[in-house]
Amino acid sequence: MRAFSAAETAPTTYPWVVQAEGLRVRTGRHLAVDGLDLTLDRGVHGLLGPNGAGKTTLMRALATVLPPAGGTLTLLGRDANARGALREVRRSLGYLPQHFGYYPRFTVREFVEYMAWLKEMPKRDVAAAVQRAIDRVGLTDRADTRLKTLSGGMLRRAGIAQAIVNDPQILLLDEPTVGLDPEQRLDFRVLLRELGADSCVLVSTHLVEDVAVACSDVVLLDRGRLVWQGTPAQLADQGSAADAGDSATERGYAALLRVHRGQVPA
Ligand SMILES: Nc1ncnc2c1ncn2[C@@H]1O[C@H](COP(=O)(O)OP(=O)(O)OP(=O)(O)O)[C@@H](O)[C@H]1O
Repeated sequence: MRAFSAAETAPTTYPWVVQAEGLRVRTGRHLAVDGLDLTLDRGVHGLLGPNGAGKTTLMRALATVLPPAGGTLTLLGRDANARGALREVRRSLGYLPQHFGYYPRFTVREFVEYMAWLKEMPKRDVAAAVQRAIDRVGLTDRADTRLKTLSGGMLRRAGIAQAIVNDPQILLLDEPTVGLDPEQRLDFRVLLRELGADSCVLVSTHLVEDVAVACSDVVLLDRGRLVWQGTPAQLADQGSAADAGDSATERGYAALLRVHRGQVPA
């Protein structure tokens, strides 16, 4: 059994793992997240929204890559804007960016190990944690293969491995299933459920069906704002036969956006 860190065994003293109030985040001059109120606890949260809704920008803010331009953002009970909190919060974060840079000459193991060092994992834990992360994403037989020779889907899995290597309390996955084959997507859903038992996992995707199957909670964004939050079953109840979509969940998604856009000027 792995050793638990002090942070993991300490009593939780904050009400939410992630809490945003009136959060505003800029990308360039554009206010891509504009007055967002959101609370997330442990579990798997699917982040849905049309192109340009602000999903990636929100992920980047939660990963402490982009500072808030206004409002408050509390991560693990700490103000994400406070200098002293950043280092501690980052040790408990895992992040797979939408477009992630990698080092083509590194092997999968070297890459995940390198990210474990950056996350300041205790030296004695690194080797075992790296192997476990690689095993969990199904890259065991590719552990010593150079990244530049991997397929797009395998590279994405290496990216997921580096995100989970430190058993993060907040795991942010921006379109993790892009490039995964159908079998890998099924395995990934199982992994997501496992991860969500202990951590707060936020997964951005355009695949509404993935959210319906793998997530305990759905967060719908549009134009930088929270449109709706609820369970996949509640999402499925939102639509009607008149809405676009091949499944009840897709029709629910379409209905919520239609209503929201009817209420808010473009
Ligand atoms: N570097 C930038 N400079 C200016 N505007 C930007 C920049 N990056 C993103 N935007 C704008 O911010 C808004 C939100 O973009 P973001 O990438 O967060 O959306 P998204 O929901 O992740 O979209 P997608 O589903 O297409 O990935 C969009 O209107 C986009 O055009």
